[in-house]
Amino acid sequence: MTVATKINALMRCALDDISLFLDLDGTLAPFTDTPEAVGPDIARNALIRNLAMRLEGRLAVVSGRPIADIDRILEGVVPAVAGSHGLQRRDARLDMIVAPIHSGVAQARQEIAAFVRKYPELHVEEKPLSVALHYRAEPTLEPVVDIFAEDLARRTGLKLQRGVMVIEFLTPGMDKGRAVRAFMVEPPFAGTRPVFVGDDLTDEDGFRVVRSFGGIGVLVGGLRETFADYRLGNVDAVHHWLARGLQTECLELETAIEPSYRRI
Ligand SMILES: O=P(O)(O)OC[C@H]1O[C@H](O[C@H]2O[C@H](CO)[C@@H](O)[C@H](O)[C@H]2O)[C@H](O)[C@@H](O)[C@@H]1O
Repeated sequence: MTVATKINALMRCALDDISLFLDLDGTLAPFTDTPEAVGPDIARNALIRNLAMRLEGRLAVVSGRPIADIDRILEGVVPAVAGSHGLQRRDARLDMIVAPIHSGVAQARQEIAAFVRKYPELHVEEKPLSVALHYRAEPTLEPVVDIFAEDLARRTGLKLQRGVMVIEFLTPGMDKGRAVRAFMVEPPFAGTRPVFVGDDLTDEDGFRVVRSFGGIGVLVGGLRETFADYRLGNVDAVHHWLARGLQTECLELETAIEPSYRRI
């Protein structure tokens, strides 16, 4: 890369001008064998707390996990949180906005329980507004899970959300992009430039929406077709980048997504 290209690709965001939206699993926390194995981390949580304070509340965690679980892992250091892919949202004033549960979730819970009796390697994660079926312990089950999931989602009217070695049956109506949009029209986020950092397919909705507010998406992990503009290699790189940003008052990135991978 020539010096000129590098300068063109450089992103610099002064902390005074931005809002930060952070995904949790695969972005702030490395993957573990089961959802329950992810727990609090003193250094990470101190960093997030300090960043949220420096940004005067313009930091939100946007996750597929329920809010109670996000609070468990982050020890409640972030007031503004969207959980369950946006179906639950706690705004910066600590008001809760929760979608009504879809009637199909009860049926999905029952049928998934029966399915898992046939495939005990699968792990069920019960959430207030959805149910997730994890196949990390036996990835070869993906095609079987996929067929079961398509059929169950069609019959129940639930939204299917694919993630990293997981497939989730969700109350329809929300996604991470809509959650970001809801934050961005409220104080203290309104009028700022949003930066969304995430690794998963569900984070693409966030990347798209921050663009519509003049913001920037940062993909974590390997290169893929994406609505993000920049990339960080892994969770450690995210922590390092955020810590440096806090220290220097400026989030800076050089690794722009190659044009052929950028979705418009
Ligand atoms: O939106 P996120 O914060 O990225 O949450 C997405 C899902 O993350 C969790 O599952 C993933 O992480 C687990 C723990 O490392 C891992 O075992 C699993 O294979 C991953 O899919 C969480 O359990 C889900 O509820 C979230 O939707």
